[in-house]
Amino acid sequence: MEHITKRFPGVTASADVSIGFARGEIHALLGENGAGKSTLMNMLYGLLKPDEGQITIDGQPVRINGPQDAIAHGIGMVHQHFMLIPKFTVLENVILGGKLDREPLLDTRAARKRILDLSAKTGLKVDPDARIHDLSVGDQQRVEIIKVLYKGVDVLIMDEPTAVLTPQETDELFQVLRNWIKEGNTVIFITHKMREVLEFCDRVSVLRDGHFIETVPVSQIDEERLAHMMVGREVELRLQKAPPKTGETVLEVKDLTVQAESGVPAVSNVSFTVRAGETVGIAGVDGNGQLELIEAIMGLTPSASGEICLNGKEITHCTPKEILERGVSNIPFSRQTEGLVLNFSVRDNFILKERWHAPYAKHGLLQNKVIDQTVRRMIQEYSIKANGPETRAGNMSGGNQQKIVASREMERPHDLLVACHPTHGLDIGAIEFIHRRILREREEGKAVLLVSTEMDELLALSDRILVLFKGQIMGEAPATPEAVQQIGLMMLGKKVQAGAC
Ligand SMILES: Nc1ncnc2c1ncn2[C@@H]1O[C@H](COP(=O)(O)OP(=O)(O)OP(=O)(O)O)[C@@H](O)[C@H]1O
Repeated sequence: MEHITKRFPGVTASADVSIGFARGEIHALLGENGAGKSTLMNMLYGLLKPDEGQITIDGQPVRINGPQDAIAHGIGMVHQHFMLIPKFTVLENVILGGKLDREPLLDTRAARKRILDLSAKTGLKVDPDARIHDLSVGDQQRVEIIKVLYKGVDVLIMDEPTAVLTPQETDELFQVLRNWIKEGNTVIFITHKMREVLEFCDRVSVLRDGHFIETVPVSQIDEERLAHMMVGREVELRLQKAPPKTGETVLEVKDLTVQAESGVPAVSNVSFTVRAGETVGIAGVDGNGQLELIEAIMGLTPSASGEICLNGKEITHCTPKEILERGVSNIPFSRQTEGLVLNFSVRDNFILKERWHAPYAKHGLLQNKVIDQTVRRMIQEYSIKANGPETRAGNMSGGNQQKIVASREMERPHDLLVACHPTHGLDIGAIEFIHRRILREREEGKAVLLVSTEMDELLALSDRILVLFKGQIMGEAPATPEAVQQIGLMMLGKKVQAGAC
């Protein structure tokens, strides 16, 4: 990609970027939220057109006017947010939009065979007949990759593919990718996770504010230097956690059971408490009841049985609105479907939950001045890359969308913060910031329930960690590095003796 420039109204997302990718490498693309990584890759995949610059493949200039052109040139992309149709089967999703072997006939037998062959060859296990909505996030990820490889590409762009994967799934994915590049293929890998860059990638390129900073071999770099290249300043990678000053119980969950659609309990007899001034972490492989547990706490599962109390008062059958008003803030699992209204502006998303309450409204009238002042302050305080309060949330980068949700939830009045994957998709500077804020919540006497698949995050922020497996709490461990192995065992469903951690 040579001298690539792309402007959006009010922002230059790519500013004269020149960057090259080689055969047989995993090339990491790193940069802060809004640095222009997705924009650059969307141009390579034909979803966006550069205003200036050219793309060459093996020295030949090419025109990429759309994804079909990109695929014809052997370039495929797996997006940050899944693009599968939930009601369709794996096979239907894989062949959707692709070329058929026996046009105009739909030869599903040949397609199934090709999928199974690809699956065997790459090690990406998929069941062609499974429906997407029945699959775990990790399985869906595999389908996304198979769908792209099915098109016969030799360059695979992956936009933060591991953001929703467990450490084991991530390791498996990289094994597959390292095998795949041995045949001269290329992986371009957008990530915020240093470990993945340093352990699995060959070279890394850094973008900052739309500008190309540098490409370096991974063997010549360490975490501190990478962080500095990305953010342009020193980043404190490990934060100090003050000893907890716990107070009264804020959240009490007693014998909570939630039935899944299949009739099998998704959450089974779960009991725990979170006190003021403490952070309780919930560890577990995604899909082990975390979503159902949080939905029940937030009032989204009226059929849940058991008891949930907030500040000593029962909220089990309260509506989500009542629960929010009683002082619960929630950073939900999905910023795009649960956290934001993408068609709304940053401003409207900020006041989404408090729209008709003070200080944003008085006598039924919106206080535009107060709203604008608050939103501008939040944009500045959280370094949200937006042109202003009127920017459409859907036009913002994934990390900046996450910052809107996180800042709104921490800013609104609350006693309990339920934070689910709070740093999902955030760059290291922003992770540092959100982590500081969550630690501050705890220091200010708020109760925090933190659901995360990131062990480092759980250790950095929690006082104690509960492990969920198949909807049950397998045990509790202190948030110390020594307990990690025990936590890992419990994540795999092994009960650990009380006190063993
Ligand atoms: N369709 C669009 N319209 C207007 N601005 C856009 C659009 N797409 C991206 N931008 C802006 O371009 C800049 C670069 O965004 P991009 O999504 O490429 O960043 P990124 O490095 O991928 O960030 P993240 O790590 O948060 O995903 C941001 O300021 C973003 O708000």
